[in-house]
Amino acid sequence: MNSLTIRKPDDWHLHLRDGAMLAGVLPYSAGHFARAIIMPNLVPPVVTVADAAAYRNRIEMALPPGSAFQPLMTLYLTEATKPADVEAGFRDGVVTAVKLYPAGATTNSQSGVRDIEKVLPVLEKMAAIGMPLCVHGEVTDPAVDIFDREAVFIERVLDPLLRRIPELRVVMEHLTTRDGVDYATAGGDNLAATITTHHLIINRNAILAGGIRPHYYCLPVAKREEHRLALRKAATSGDRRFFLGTDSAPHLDALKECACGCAGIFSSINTLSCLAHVFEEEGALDRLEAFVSLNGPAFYRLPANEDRITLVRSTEAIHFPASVETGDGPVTVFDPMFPIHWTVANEAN
Ligand SMILES: NC(=O)N[C@@H](CC(=O)O)C(=O)O
Ligand SMILES: [Zn+2]
Ligand SMILES: [Zn+2]
Repeated sequence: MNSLTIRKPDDWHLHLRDGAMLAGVLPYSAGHFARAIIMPNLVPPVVTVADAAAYRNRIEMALPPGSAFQPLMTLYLTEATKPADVEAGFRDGVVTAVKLYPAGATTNSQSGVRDIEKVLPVLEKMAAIGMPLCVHGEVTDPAVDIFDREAVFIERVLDPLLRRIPELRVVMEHLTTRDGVDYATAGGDNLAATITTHHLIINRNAILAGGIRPHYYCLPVAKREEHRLALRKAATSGDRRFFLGTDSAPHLDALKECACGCAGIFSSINTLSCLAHVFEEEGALDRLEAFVSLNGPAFYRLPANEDRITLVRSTEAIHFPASVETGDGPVTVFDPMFPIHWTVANEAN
């Protein structure tokens, strides 16, 4: 197959940041995706509905002229979040979901949740109104090995939570393990999971074999090959519980290439090209549309996009820049370490 036309994709997990970085990276998402769930881990975080409305406005102002890209906003859950604010934001269509960061688990998560008991009233309200909770599923217990933090989170936090509030609608964000795939697969209709492009492509060797490669470091950290294979199987299965969340998370190169580099991989520019490669490799190009364009809207109870995009396979490898310039400095682009032959033909803004 040399060309594939599908409904326009959405990105169900995206970091756009703010200011010059926002202006620098937004056009890449707006060109390929109709909508995206916008992560709220700014400094300071997006905690109130008023913060989310103001941030949405800044994103809309930074869009290329004529772009129809729609940012779907999230609230950063803290122990001070008020159920009534969350409910009002959801009912008014300002916020689509709430994001749970265990405090200390990832970039800008210091204001996140330490004690899940303290946020139960918010989660109960969300269950009652059908509002999704997006979860960064890693424990922060320093005694737990970083490669085990997702599996332990499921056992210690997520499973007890879902037993307590069975109606809560949960998206397990950026799955990285077979354990996560198994848990999502065994769950009910209220449980779904996003998978990133890079976790379908790299395993942990990419970060550490032959030297430390900070541009492959993200959280949750990539795991062993068996986990990557489980993620590939889930993503290419067509199973409606799994959908794309790129977790494209730009950081300035200077902040990644240092003694204590930040976690995050910037992939919005070549994500669809990389995914077409992965799905082709798995003999599953006919299921790419389910993963990038259908399963996400179905879970979020939104219509699938009516616009279409066409992906084209060329014989020559396509050149992507090694990094993109932002007003704040360069940001390295995810390198899948294979030649890319697929591109989006009808790039829109
Ligand atoms: N994925 C990452 O490695 N980093 C994300 C945070 C997150 O999604 O956990 C970021 O904001 O940089
Ligand atoms: Zn995360
Ligand atoms: Zn993220």
